[in-house]
Amino acid sequence: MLRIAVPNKGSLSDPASAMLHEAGYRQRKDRRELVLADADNGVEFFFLRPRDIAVYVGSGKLDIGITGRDLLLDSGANAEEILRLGFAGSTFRYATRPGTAKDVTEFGGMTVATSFPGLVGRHLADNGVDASVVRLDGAVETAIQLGVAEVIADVVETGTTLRNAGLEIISDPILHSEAVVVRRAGAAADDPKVQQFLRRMQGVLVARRYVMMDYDIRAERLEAAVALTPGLESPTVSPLHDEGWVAVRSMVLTNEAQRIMDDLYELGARAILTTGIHACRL
Ligand SMILES: Nc1ncnc2c1ncn2[C@@H]1O[C@H](COP(=O)(O)OP(=O)(O)OP(=O)(O)O)[C@@H](O)[C@H]1O
Ligand SMILES: O=P(O)(O)OC[C@H]1O[C@H](OP(=O)(O)OP(=O)(O)O)[C@H](O)[C@@H]1O
Ligand SMILES: [Mg+2]
Repeated sequence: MLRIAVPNKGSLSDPASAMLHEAGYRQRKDRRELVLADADNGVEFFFLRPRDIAVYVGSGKLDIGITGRDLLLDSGANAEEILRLGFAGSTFRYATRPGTAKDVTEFGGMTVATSFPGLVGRHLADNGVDASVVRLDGAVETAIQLGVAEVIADVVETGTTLRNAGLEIISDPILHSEAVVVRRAGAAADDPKVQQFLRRMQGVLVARRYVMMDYDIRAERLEAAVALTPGLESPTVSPLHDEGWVAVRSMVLTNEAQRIMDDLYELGARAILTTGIHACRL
């Protein structure tokens, strides 16, 4: 059985379970379940705190896990990222009250509050800054108001939380984070069970990003049409009963589909259809 760590709470939990479900795995019905065996698919899920996942995987007790890149790097665990999952995207940034500092290099002697002390300590050291780091569990924005710190370092998605706290972002992002699949650093890359899991997850990513497009076009316009819909490998072209016309089938990016349909129509294509992809293996 492949042993997989899945976030049990927070921003990563629901999208991770949704993605696993789309990939054909059983998911828990009750949020209090801690372990779930999916014998049909040869996997066992362990629902753990997101922060702990890299630690379990890094120690080799679990084979792979889903966590945030920021949590992975903060943990210092002996684990590495093997697949980006495209959800829970955020940046990790410093913020202060306006006028406190313009750049990380001006933080010397100040206190930085964060839930990610590993990440922040390393970043300050890399920049040669001698600042104290105080670890808080969450709601770190309030640390400045209460005088616990002059600077915070935290996850920023829309920036609303910082704006509401009257804080401004300082310096470039420390990190761009998203949900990732991790495994023990240096683990065998060719484990067939891991490979199969990754193919399933990649299948979900492709199914989410692409639609299938079908259309009919006069044969003499085929090359121009195919230039608009090159597909991932090469489009399928089939003859139609009506000589002089062909049918084309190709994958296109979902967020480009409407523009491509307009361009194909202008080119003379008709019966242009898009259909969702439910699952795929490339
Ligand atoms: N608002 C957000 N938008 C996108 N990703 C986020 C957001 N907040 C946290 N994350 C990501 O979620 C992961 C942290 O998960 P964790 O469950 O520890 O915190 P959380 O989602 O803030 O939940 P909570 O604070 O309620 O426990 C990190 O990878 C972080 O980048
Ligand atoms: O840029 P935004 O869109 O405002 O999102 C970022 C905020 O979301 C998370 O907080 P959460 O609500 O999880 O509270 P926490 O601080 O207790 O973790 C994160 O810690 C930031 O504070
Ligand atoms: Mg949070």
